[in-house]
This record gives sequence, structure tokens and C-alpha cells, in this order.
Amino acid sequence: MIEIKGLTVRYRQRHRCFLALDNINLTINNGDICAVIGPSGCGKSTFLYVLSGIIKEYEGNVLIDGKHINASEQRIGLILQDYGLLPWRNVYDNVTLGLKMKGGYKGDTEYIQYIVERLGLRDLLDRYPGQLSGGQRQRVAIARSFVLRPSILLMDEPFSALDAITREEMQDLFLKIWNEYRVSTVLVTHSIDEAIYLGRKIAILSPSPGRIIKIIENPLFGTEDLRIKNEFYEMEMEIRKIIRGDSHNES
Ligand SMILES: Nc1ncnc2c1ncn2[C@@H]1O[C@H](COP(=O)(O)OP(=O)(O)OP(=O)(O)O)[C@@H](O)[C@H]1O
Repeated sequence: MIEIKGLTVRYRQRHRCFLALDNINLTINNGDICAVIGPSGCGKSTFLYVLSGIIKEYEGNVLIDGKHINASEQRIGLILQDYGLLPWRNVYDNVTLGLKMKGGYKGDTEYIQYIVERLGLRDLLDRYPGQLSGGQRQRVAIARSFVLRPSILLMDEPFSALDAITREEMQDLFLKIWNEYRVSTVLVTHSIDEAIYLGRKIAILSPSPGRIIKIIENPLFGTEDLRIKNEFYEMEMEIRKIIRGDSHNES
């Protein structure tokens, strides 16, 4: 479980202090996907940097399974917007990089092969990131995180650089793999559609400084053919209204 209580983050500049996140309270149960949505600059990436252990200076409490964040002890998978692949390493090396760094590489070859297979990367293992399409790079990044068997998975706008069709394919593929492993996931997105499609829980942040305006337990999560259902559009409108401030629901 991820427990966030009173999380406040300030960026310190030379003479000023910039409040990026203000008093965030959020609990994410094991095996849940929480989509965090909000306007540009509201602190979504900052939130992920805290959870991944990159930002260590903050107020409040952030616990993963009851423990303070320690990136070297906990298995935290992080998928960034640009996928963070090393251009000079081939697909196989990129997939296994995190695992090698954590020292868990040797015993896991069968599992690596399985994930590689599931993500359709078998024929691409010798290629370099520059020789892959956006969707293929994205699959490498997902594979790299999944082979780590992370206890939490953090994704920063992972599908935003893809064209609409590839994006939907990748979202479906991600859900399929996620369904097998049920890793607790925090997904940051500026797309309302994506939040509704992938988030079992949706946390809506205000413009900067980021505060939680509302947390929705998404009743549509997992609905078959959701994208073509009326409820999907109705919820999209509801969230749009909340973001615009038409509705003043406090979480
Ligand atoms: N190192 C820093 N020093 C000062 N301010 C920063 C720093 N990094 C980010 N900020 C500011 O903190 C706020 C939150 O930034 P963050 O990148 O978390 O927002 P975001 O919601 O992810 O934005 P976007 O959707 O545009 O990627 C922004 O106003 C940003 O300008």
C-alpha cells in the first residue's frame, strides 16, 4: 500500500521558495492503478519524483508498505515520458539494465524471456532504440519495469508521445500485463480519457500549487469496450467540469 499524508514539496531557488505540491493526502491500495491528472505545471512529475525517491526533501509522510521510500531497497519501476532508454545499448540490454543494477539478473532469465515474449520484443532484441518506433520503445520501457518485479510502478505520461491508435494499443497491452501481475501503479497523465481508461482511482489536482480537488473511485475501470460507451463520455464531462471548477467537490 502507498500511503501519502500531508505531502508538501517546495523547490528552493536562491532567494525564493516555490510551493509545488500542497498537503497531498492519498492512499493507494496494493494492486491498484491510480491515475493522477491535472493541468500543466500542477506538480504531477514532482509527485512521481517523490514516490521514486528522486526528491527526498519534502514535508509529510510517504510510506510504501509501511516503510519510508528507499529506492535502493525497494523495487520501484519508473517509466518516464521519453522512456529513458540508453541509445547505445540494444533492446535486450535496455530491458535487463535495471535488473542487473539490482543484482537479480542471473536467476530470472526465464521470466525475462516471458516478458519479452508478452511484449512482442523477441525479434527486436538486437536492435538499438534509434531503430525502433515510438510504440516499440514504449514496450521496451514497460518490459524493463516489469522484469524488475517492482513493488510499485510509476509512469509519467508514458503514452503521450504516441499517435492515437498506437496509444490505445499500448494502453490495452499495459492493462493486459498489469492484470497478470497487479503491481500497484501510479500513472501521471494530462489526458482525461487515459485517466478514465487506466485509473481504478483518479486523483484530480488543482493548478499550481498542486492540491487534491477530488479523488474518484472509478466505477468504469475494467469495463469492456469502455471507449465506445456513453458512460465514458459522461465521466469525461464530469471530470472536465471538476477541473474547470464548475463543481466544488472536496475529496
Ligand atoms: N527544480 C525546480 N525548481 C523550481 N521550480 C520547479 C522545479 N521543477 C519544477 N518546478 C516547478 O514546479 C511546478 C510543478 O512542476 P512539475 O514538473 O511537477 O509539473 P507537471 O504537472 O508535471 O507539469 P507538466 O504537465 O507540464 O509536465 C511547476 O510550476 C514547475 O515550474
